[in-house]
Amino acid sequence: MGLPQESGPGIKGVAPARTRLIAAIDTADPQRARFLINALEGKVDAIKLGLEFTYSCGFDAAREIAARHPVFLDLKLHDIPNTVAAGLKALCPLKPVLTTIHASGGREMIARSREVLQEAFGDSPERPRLLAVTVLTSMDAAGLNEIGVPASPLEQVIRLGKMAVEAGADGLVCSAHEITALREALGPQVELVVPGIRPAGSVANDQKRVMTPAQAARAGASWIVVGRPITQAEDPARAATLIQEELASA
Ligand SMILES: O=c1ccn([C@@H]2O[C@H](COP(=O)(O)O)[C@@H](O)[C@H]2O)c(=O)[nH]1
Repeated sequence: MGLPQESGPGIKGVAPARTRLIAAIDTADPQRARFLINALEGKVDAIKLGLEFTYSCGFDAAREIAARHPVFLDLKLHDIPNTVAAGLKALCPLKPVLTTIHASGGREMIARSREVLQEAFGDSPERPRLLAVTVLTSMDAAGLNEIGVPASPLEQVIRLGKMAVEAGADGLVCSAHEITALREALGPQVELVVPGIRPAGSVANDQKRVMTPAQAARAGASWIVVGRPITQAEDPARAATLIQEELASA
């Protein structure tokens, strides 16, 4: 599961040769995580570790995985700038390929986050790419309005995305529905990491803004993130292979 030669924009500054697949290993059981990671060896481009795995299994377990595989550490930090910057500093030894903060934490929080990563890694290609989460893919317009945001998901993603990239984010987490508009606004270099992916015929679960792997690839996703359609499949390796095939033929 090594990083592909032609990594995407923001990592080596070249246009993405293809959309890469991240498997979200959302489990509290370290043995299940180990089984899934072994099964997916060579089938996916990176492993996503999020709140469930990290809070349940601990940082040492995350560190062990990050030492052997490209890891997207998705802890979605959201606090005052000083606290988020200190939290990110503590994560640096794990050297994740990608890591997340919430764009809604604001410009200063994002800028301080980028500074911390820059101080720790300089211009090294090992510097974790800082992603700002725009609007969660589980939210729709009604959900946004309920929390006092009188905008469509697309409008809010573009607003937060522009601000986050100006402030120093390398990329954004968004749904596939916003990729085209984000590429128009921000160009080809920004990393667009896209969850809410469902192969045709699979259930959406709690995701609201979904698209298929092929649709996300055609729209210009740098990476797609797929959890349950892989981890809850009878044969996770086969599910991942089918998604890679769909990406390759998109
Ligand atoms: O807006 C967001 C941000 C992050 N996620 C994460 O992606 C995976 C998706 O899992 P599925 O099982 O494929 O729904 C999950 O780990 C989320 O934390 C997201 O879905 N949406």
